[in-house]
Amino acid sequence: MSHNTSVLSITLNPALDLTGQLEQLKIGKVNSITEANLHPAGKGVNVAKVLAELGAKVTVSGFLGLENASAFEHLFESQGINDEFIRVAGTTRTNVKIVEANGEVSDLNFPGFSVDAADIASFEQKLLELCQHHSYVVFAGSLAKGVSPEQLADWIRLAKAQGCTVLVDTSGAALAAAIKAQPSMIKPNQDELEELFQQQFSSVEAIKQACEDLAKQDIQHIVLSRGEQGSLWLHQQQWLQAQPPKMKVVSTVGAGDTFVASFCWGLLQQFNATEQLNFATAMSALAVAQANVGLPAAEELERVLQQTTITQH
Ligand SMILES: Nc1ncnc2c1ncn2[C@@H]1O[C@H](COP(=O)(O)OP(=O)(O)O)[C@@H](O)[C@H]1O
Ligand SMILES: O=P(O)(O)OC[C@H]1O[C@](O)(COP(=O)(O)O)[C@@H](O)[C@@H]1O
Repeated sequence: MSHNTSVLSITLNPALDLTGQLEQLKIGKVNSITEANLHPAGKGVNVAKVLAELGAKVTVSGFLGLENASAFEHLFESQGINDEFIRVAGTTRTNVKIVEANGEVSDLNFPGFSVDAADIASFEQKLLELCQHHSYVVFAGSLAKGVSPEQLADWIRLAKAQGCTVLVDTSGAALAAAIKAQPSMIKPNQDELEELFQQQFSSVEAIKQACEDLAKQDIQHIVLSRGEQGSLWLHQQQWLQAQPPKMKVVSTVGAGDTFVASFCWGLLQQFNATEQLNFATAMSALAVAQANVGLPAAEELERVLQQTTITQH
């Protein structure tokens, strides 16, 4: 089969997100949750869901625990997502998200299952096959225990060697290794950038300088996401800045994933740079106004697209 514009979204360490809402979290006390929700997630799964709802042809892969795969399988079936996850022994982790009435989120992200050499070999074989049928590959989220950062870098190189455009959203040692493999796009937030450079950035100028240093390593798109302050995007030595409107925050979980999915959609649709950043910003801003990731109503999207400002920086 020849290359097409379908997307392969890889989650090496997916999660069920257990989201609980309460008025205010009291650390070290008994906290009563008023509303709870459990749903299949993890960065690449969220990216896949948003892309599928936008209308992209999406395949998911990575590792999935055999013992609790059904919620994921149900999601993929209902969204028309092609499920190519490698099943591994054990359960997929559950991550806990505590959302307070003011929109503040506390994330408890757990380590997840371990994968062995046979799981890794099966995934690598699968990746090689899938890259031959997909133009875009997204690697998103943390690594399962047993997968080294260098392994991730090798898989990025493998996907690139098959002619795929590779987008990466990860952090820590995995991000540092991924950069060496020169993906097309990375999307650190400020904390992740500071961890990468092992230094604090006290000004936007310092952040931009760090991103410009990264761009010299031949990474086409560097997006620095900044929560409610939007983002800065470095592409072809030009900086664009996005500022979303003020949103009523329900939960910020999944905003980054929605940004990555929408940015990828912009590449697929060959939007111009301003359109692309506007779209990714409006979609991710709307993601914070809802509990889960997913497509907003068309009129809401139109309104936020118009309220988002894109400027040269
Ligand atoms: N409070 C918010 N209001 C409006 N948009 C937001 C808000 N939080 C996040 N976003 C949007 O989502 C994008 C990703 O959010 P961010 O928090 O930077 O990502 P991550 O969760 O990966 O750290 C931002 O660049 C912005 O477009
Ligand atoms: O793989 P990691 O880095 O542990 O992150 C997993 C968590 O990230 C999420 O995908 C949310 O990510 P964002 O808020 O950055 O979009 C959750 O669904 C999941 O629990």
